[in-house]
Amino acid sequence: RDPWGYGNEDGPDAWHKDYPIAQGNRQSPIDIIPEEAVHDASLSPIFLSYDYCNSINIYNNGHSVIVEFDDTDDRTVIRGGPLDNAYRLKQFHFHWGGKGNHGSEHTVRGKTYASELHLVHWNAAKYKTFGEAAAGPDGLAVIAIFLEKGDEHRGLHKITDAFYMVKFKGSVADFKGFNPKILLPNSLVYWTYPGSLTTPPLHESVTWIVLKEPITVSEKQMGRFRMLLISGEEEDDRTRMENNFRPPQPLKGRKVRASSN
Ligand SMILES: NS(=O)(=O)c1ccc(C(=O)NCC(F)(F)F)cc1
Ligand SMILES: [Zn+2]
Repeated sequence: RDPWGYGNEDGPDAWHKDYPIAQGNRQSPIDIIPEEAVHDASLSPIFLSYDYCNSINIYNNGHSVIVEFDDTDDRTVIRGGPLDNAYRLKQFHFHWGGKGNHGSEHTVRGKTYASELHLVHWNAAKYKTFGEAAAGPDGLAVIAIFLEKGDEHRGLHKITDAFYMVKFKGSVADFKGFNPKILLPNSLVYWTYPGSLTTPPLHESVTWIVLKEPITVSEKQMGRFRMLLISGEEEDDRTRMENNFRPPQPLKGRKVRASSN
């Protein structure tokens, strides 16, 4: 398959050529319009059991920077909300812009944020492997958290301080003992809707849980994201990793539900 990216030739508008599902009926991200979200009192709160969470490594795959977790048991799971069972944390990663306040994937009444954090979980109760879950209609649950430009976020320092180790595409480094609980905002009030991976292969396998309350990140911290490269160490070009976000996709009749607490 042709390599995909976020440039003019290989960007989101071209993905449908290799991944026709890009024009499917439950694609992500979307623009969330709070007034049109259905308030669903039956939506229970989201429970994150992240206490025994342990990260393994941090790596640069040329599209984003990813922190991976040990998902060999149910030590780090989310449950409740729109989910029928526990989903295991596999990895988290970010999407971000260049300078300014664009860079998020989901938008709220057209408002964009500087970045968006995705905590990716998979339905290990129903699927044997992450790869299988990623292709199943109820295989993944991703918690999206907006990063708004403002004061620095003390919990992000450990991550941005590790970026020098994974500057180049394909680089990986040990990154143990990081618990993403510290990246959560105060409130777990959320919107939820059925969607897809926001990067190829764009599988329509994601139950999205988008938290309403953003966390803040400083311009200095965002600058650290933009020192990451999409180029490999052996390549001549040094292309910065930035604007690695897909724009909002058509809702196609889907309902966005809002939690009450
Ligand atoms: N940006 S996102 O929607 O959270 C997102 C989350 C996970 C993946 C992913 O694991 N792709 C590899 C796979 F599963 F084999 F397809 C891609 C995108
Ligand atoms: Zn993502």
